[in-house]
Amino acid sequence: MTATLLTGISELWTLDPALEDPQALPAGATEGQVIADAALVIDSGRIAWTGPGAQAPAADDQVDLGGRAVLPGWVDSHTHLVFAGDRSGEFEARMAGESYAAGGIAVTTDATRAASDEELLALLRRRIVEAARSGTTCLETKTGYGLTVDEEARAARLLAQLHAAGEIDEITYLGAHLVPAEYQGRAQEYVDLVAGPMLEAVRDAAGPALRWIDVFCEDGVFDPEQSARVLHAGIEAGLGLRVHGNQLGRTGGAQLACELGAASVDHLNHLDPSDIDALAGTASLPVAPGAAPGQLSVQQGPTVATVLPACDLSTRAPLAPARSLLDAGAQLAIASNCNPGTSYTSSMAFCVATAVLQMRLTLAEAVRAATRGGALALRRDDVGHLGVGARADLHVLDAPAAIHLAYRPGMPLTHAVWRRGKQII
Ligand SMILES: N=CN[C@@H](CCC(=O)O)C(=O)O
Ligand SMILES: [Zn+2]
Repeated sequence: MTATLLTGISELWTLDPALEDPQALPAGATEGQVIADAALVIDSGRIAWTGPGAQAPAADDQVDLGGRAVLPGWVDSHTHLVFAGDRSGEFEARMAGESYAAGGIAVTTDATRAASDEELLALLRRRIVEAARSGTTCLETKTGYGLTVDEEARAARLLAQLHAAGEIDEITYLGAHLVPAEYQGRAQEYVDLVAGPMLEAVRDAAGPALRWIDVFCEDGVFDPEQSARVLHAGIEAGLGLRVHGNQLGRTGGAQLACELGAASVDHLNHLDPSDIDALAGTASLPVAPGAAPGQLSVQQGPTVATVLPACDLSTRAPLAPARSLLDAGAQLAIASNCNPGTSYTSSMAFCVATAVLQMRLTLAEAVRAATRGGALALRRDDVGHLGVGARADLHVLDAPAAIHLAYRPGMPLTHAVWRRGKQII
């Protein structure tokens, strides 16, 4: 393998965990984690060296980035990319005053069931490229628009194919996204299916690439008891837990996630102080090595509070209290929640700008939440930072400083992207 030296970096956001006080509360970048006038060496797909440009070692190749800022690629820890069709009509009605209701999931489920494998794969690939074009280099995505044993297994199989090709990083089983029409009035039977034969079929289809199980814990969808049943089945299967919680009301998802040691609870539009305290109370739970290099154990660690700023805007929901969560000491992640119902964007740059402009995070806090925060929410330590040994996932901005992400919102600020050491944009 050849080593490549990148020079001309005006600001290098390494967010290097090795430079962090493990006792310190999670916050913005700390000293040493942003290097001015920097250089970086990539070797064998990994970061081999970072430091001041004046001290850069020799390498086989050299690329001058012309005074641009470099960040770790975004880690998008929450997307729903396996879908066909769109719901622009529902979105328009919402902008005219309708509220979001979970029932729209059934519309996408019908369209997804009707699409061929080839169509779904082509849609997935297009969405992955779209995400990469705005700097995303690590992606989680979910099943959840199949909602039968065969359709959930099909989604898992397609995702495993992309996982094997290195195009996505994490796969989540979300059979508990909605009780489908065929099971109306028989929710408990559907929960039994999700926790039993459907889970088995999805595990068989995805193989070891499947690490996560998720549930939409909300009034009218799955209540905390039903959600717990699904999540316990996931634990027995060796999967890590994720929860869609407290999106439409204060309906127990955040507390359940903390109680069961979920890696993340996402949405969080309706929290009271005791929910925030519960999340903060998990912040310093220790992590442990996982099954493969770069992975941490799915069973141990904080329950990350994942906020979804684009979704909050698109559903006109009260913004998740990211500022209060950080102030209380919770671990925070920002994700896109790209899906056709509530957040049809994969732009993490847009989410970061919104977190700064509307949720009152500092730029450093928002960048960290969209990189290291996402990695922790996926219980990984190989992405979300540019410390030596990390995956060489780089986001080069067409700007001299990362603050431009919020200062120039909506502008196409992604200049180049490296994923696993290869330039893809
Ligand atoms: N809230 C649940 N699931 C998705 C929305 C799915 C849809 O409406 O299609 C979300 O995370 O927002
Ligand atoms: Zn979601």
